[in-house]
Amino acid sequence: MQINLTGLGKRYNYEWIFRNLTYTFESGTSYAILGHNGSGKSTLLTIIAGHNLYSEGQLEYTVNGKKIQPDEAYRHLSLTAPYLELVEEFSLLEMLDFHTRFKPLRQQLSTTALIDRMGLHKSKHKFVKDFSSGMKQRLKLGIAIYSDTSLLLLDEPTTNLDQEGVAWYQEHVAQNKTGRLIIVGSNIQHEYSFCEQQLRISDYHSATAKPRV
Ligand SMILES: Nc1ncnc2c1ncn2[C@@H]1O[C@H](COP(=O)(O)OP(=O)(O)OP(=O)(O)O)[C@@H](O)[C@H]1O
Repeated sequence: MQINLTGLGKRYNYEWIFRNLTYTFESGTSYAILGHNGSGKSTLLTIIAGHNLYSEGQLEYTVNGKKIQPDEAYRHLSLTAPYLELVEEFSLLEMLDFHTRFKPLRQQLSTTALIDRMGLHKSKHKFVKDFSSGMKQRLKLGIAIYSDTSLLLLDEPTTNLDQEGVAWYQEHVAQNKTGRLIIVGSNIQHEYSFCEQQLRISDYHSATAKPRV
């Protein structure tokens, strides 16, 4: 998977969030999108995920050397973010059975094996609505990290996690990063310490962004 951004810009109403963003993301590398609150990290991640529209420029996805249509990109990616909801009416097992009908798990992992890896075996039949916020976050991360996707997008991945949960996140993302493209939106060091590359979104705020030639 390769993602090419060329002169990308996003505007909400009259406010430019970023402009003139030209950047290449490549498989086998992990990237951190850094910036203060409200700087545009989630906006960029949701644009890359195809959940949000950009206002100018180009965004291209290449898979195994072939360009793919933007509306095909969702097949190749998993995203976790605080604003994404789980299906609260499902039990944990039902939630995973539902998800894996659309996206299988990596390494042909079974749903039961994933539940064990998430450390949630005691809650197999518990409804998601009755999960604590930390359990919900672990579930969101488990689904994203263990989906068989080449692009993993993690927005504020350790929201609601305690110290043990943070260690769990670091261990499982490290075990599942080889060959993948990972992009983390964050301003917390322990969330992106494994990333080899950093992109500061504030470098592309319209007041500071260089005009295109
Ligand atoms: N749907 C929207 N309509 C209008 N403005 C929006 C919308 N979504 C985000 N914004 C604005 O875009 C800017 C960037 O927001 P974004 O959520 O991308 O920042 P962020 O860097 O992820 O912030 P945080 O660290 O607080 O999560 C903010 O000024 C925000 O108010």
